[in-house]
Amino acid sequence: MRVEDIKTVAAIGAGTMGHSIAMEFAVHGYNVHLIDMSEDALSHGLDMIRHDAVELSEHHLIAGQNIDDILARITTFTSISNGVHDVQYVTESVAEKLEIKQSIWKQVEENAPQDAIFTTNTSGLSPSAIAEVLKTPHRFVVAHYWNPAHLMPLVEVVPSRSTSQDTVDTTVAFLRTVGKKAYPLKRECLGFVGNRIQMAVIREALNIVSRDIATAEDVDNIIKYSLGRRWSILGPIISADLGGLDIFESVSEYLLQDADNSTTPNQLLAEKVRRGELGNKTGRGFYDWNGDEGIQTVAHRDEQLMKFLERDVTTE
Ligand SMILES: NC(=O)C1=CN([C@@H]2O[C@H](COP(=O)(O)OP(=O)(O)OC[C@H]3O[C@@H](n4cnc5c(N)ncnc54)[C@H](O)[C@@H]3O)[C@@H](O)[C@H]2O)C=CC1
Ligand SMILES: O=C(O)[C@@H](O)C(=O)[C@H](O)[C@@H](O)CO
Repeated sequence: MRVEDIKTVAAIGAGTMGHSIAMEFAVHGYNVHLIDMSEDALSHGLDMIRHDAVELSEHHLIAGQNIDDILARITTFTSISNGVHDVQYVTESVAEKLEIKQSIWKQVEENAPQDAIFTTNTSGLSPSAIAEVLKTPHRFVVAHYWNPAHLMPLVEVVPSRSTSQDTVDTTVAFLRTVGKKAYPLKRECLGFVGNRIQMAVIREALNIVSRDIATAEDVDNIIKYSLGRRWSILGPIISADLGGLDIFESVSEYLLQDADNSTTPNQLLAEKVRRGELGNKTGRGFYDWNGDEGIQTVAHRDEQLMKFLERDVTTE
């Protein structure tokens, strides 16, 4: 499949990630088949797409585009077979469960064109494990976005043991045509790059809170005004080069012995999940999300992320 031959994209899953990914392709002029299990889920997905498209338009990030024209490029389906039969590229964002993804990809392969590219937005499952059910695994690859997908530029493209180089190259090139910062990994690993690092950071952050060294809010603000600020400009390894590798080695020699090296979820996290305190979506996690605090926090985050996108456009 060549990038120039891609005209219609299927987006399976119209939820948090899927609606956002579908919108991006529609904003860039592609026909999109949005697929989910029910009309209610699709209707909710379209509502989120319209909300996000208006937000992008108000920030001049989709200059000159009519919102209704964007929505008109999206056709909804509750049937995978109908939704994928005439597309050239499939993106999947359903539950992070191996068996569910395998079941869906079997249906996709039975109904999609022989040369369509298959991509999953899994957060960290093995693409080889998902593709075990496929007869044509050479065309299956991870394209892992970051939440919110339409405001976070990065997509990790991760091959399985069977993915062809042509599939990787076309996927990276295609994603870059719609403005994503798409980077291929050399080979698969659980969690890819971003989530391996994110989970290591979360493990240590919760270790610090568990040991009553600092509160969750102070940990968040300390990172926000230090590593978070610097890493939005230069990544961790280049920052080590600038800080001096001798210093990083000296600190590693004593600190790694004290850092958290647990291989199971932090107990604070596990206890909260057990109590149903899942964060903003249940009103309580490490923070209390009363009233419209969650909406205000997400709106502030998205406002700042759009400012980054505006800057990306002007500085590239
Ligand atoms: N939420 C996040 O921050 C991120 C999630 N991801 C990954 O993206 C995937 C989706 O995550 P979310 O969008 O957060 O989940 P979600 O729960 O918001 O959306 C999942 C959607 O898939 C639909 N779905 C489930 N089974 C289906 C089926 N058989 N056919 C059609 N539609 C089906 C559901 O109805 C729902 O609308 C997961 O693999 C997740 O790990 C990746 C990056 C970030
Ligand atoms: O954090 C993100 O945006 C993504 O990279 C994800 O895959 C999921 O949120 C994951 O980190 C949740 O564990």
